[in-house]
Amino acid sequence: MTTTTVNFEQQAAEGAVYYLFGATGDLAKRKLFPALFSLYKEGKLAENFAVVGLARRPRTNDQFRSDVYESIVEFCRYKADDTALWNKFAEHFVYMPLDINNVDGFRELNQLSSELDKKFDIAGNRLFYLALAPDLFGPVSFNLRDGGLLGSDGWKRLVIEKPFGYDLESARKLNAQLSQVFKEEEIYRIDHYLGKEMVQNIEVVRFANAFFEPLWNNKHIANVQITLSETVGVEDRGGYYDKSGALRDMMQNHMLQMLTMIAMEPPSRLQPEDIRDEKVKVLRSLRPYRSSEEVRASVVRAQYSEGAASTKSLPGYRQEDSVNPESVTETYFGARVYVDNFRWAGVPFYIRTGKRMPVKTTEVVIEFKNVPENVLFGSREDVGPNLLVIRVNPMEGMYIKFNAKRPGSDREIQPVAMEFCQSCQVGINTPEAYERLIYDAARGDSTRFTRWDEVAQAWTFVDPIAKAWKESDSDLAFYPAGSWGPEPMDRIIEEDGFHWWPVNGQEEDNVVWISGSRK
Ligand SMILES: NC(=O)C1=CN([C@@H]2O[C@H](COP(=O)(O)OP(=O)(O)OC[C@H]3O[C@@H](n4cnc5c(N)ncnc54)[C@H](OP(=O)(O)O)[C@@H]3O)[C@@H](O)[C@H]2O)C=CC1
Ligand SMILES: O=C1O[C@H](COP(=O)(O)O)[C@@H](O)[C@H](O)[C@H]1O
Repeated sequence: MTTTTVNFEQQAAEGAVYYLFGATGDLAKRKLFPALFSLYKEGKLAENFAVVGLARRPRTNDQFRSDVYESIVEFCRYKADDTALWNKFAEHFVYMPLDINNVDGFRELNQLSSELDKKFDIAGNRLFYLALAPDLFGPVSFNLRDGGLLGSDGWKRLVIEKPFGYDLESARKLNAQLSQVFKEEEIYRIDHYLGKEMVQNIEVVRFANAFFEPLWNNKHIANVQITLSETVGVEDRGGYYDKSGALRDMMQNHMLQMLTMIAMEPPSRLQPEDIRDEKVKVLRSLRPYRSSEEVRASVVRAQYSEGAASTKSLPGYRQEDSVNPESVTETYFGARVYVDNFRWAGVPFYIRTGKRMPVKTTEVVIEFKNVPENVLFGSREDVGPNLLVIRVNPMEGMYIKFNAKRPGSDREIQPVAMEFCQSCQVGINTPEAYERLIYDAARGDSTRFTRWDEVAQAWTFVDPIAKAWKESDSDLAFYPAGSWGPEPMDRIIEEDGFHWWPVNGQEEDNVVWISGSRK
């Protein structure tokens, strides 16, 4: 594998043509246009770039620019005095109707690209962003090659959205198709959780703090809890989601990627390949579920039924648009996972993700073991474990929970939480994950993208779960929309003598918070 050394000091990305396949879609509207505008505003795109919007729908350049404008006004930090900037930005945008299956259209696109290179003084650098259904990734790659788009002088990069396959076999096929056209180091597989500020912060918290680094192992950590709860249902993505479910939509990628960031060994250098080497070792160390019984003992799947949030009643999953009324697709996934290596042997990682839960939050809780042989306080019930809680989304920050003496009491103990609230200081979602990832791809920094062996290894872990589920759906549980998910997952964690720590907005009453910037 080629090793790329990245110059992290570089500010503006090198000039390039950005090809946005799927330019009329939801992701482009909600994430990609706003991210590009923010990058431009921050001076990270320089002036020599062009964006070509591509999809089948007919659109003039002006119509397309007006779509982009609406999107950034709705989803970006757009201010009235951004107007002059917008006008300059918009000049870089063009639209070309193109059906992915039409190779002649790609030849025309190549012609347009040469014109854009000349107009904006671009040295042939090309970034192809595929915001498309995954079955189109292969055909686009072939047509990019056959249409002549890979023949220019500069670099070529392919950025692809998830999901990368449906299982290991289909992922392998897809990878084989892409590999016929692009080298591994030219392929940027997006997992937008890796673009989130607090996920990136995990390595800093771990490796830059004498507080934590020596404690980060099975001698001191009792368990790790990762929660990714969403209040939304499947919205208008029922067609996709019903075939995917929480296992493939969230667990195979975002959840496992977060787990690798928590569990990986320190890389020898902070360079893309070194970090990814360590992450893949964690994935290889995951203890596989070897039978359906093992899956059932440690994995829970569930689907939301009718329920309510505040006073609003909510439909069950089977009543959602484009969902099979007898669907057995899981909208909740929970599991107890072990990383069988020297650092983590015996430490359970509890993972849960679900749609239509009471709050939108992503949090990682590291629960430490109690002080060993604590003869003075060990037997007292009011001594709780220390926690490090990393808030990933939508609130960003972290806190530590520890024990202190209640002021004025004899030796009464109270839990205290000391918090660093990043979003209180710099605003929520700053910078947005997609902004960071597009910028990284444009600079050639692949650290926050998933390498093929990571994807393959993640499927290797996930496939036996899907296989066990296929045998029978008798273990599918149900939870009312707006609730915290099914009871069996609580049972698994209680079996080990632990419980879920409250997440976002649901802290225990008796905790004293120390935070200048909170509430
Ligand atoms: N939306 C989201 O929040 C997220 C999406 N993703 C991933 O991003 C990708 C895109 O998702 P999303 O934007 O939601 O999907 P949409 O269905 O909203 O958009 C799909 C886009 O593909 C275009 N398209 C479809 N068929 C063709 C074709 N034959 N030729 C050319 N263009 C075509 C459509 O345009 P037209 O009909 O005009 O051709 C449209 O612009 C998917 O892989 C998804 O899994 C990942 C994470 C989150
Ligand atoms: O990739 C996906 O992620 C979103 C959740 O992302 P977040 O950044 O809002 O936490 C999820 O809703 C979607 O189903 C999934 O495809």
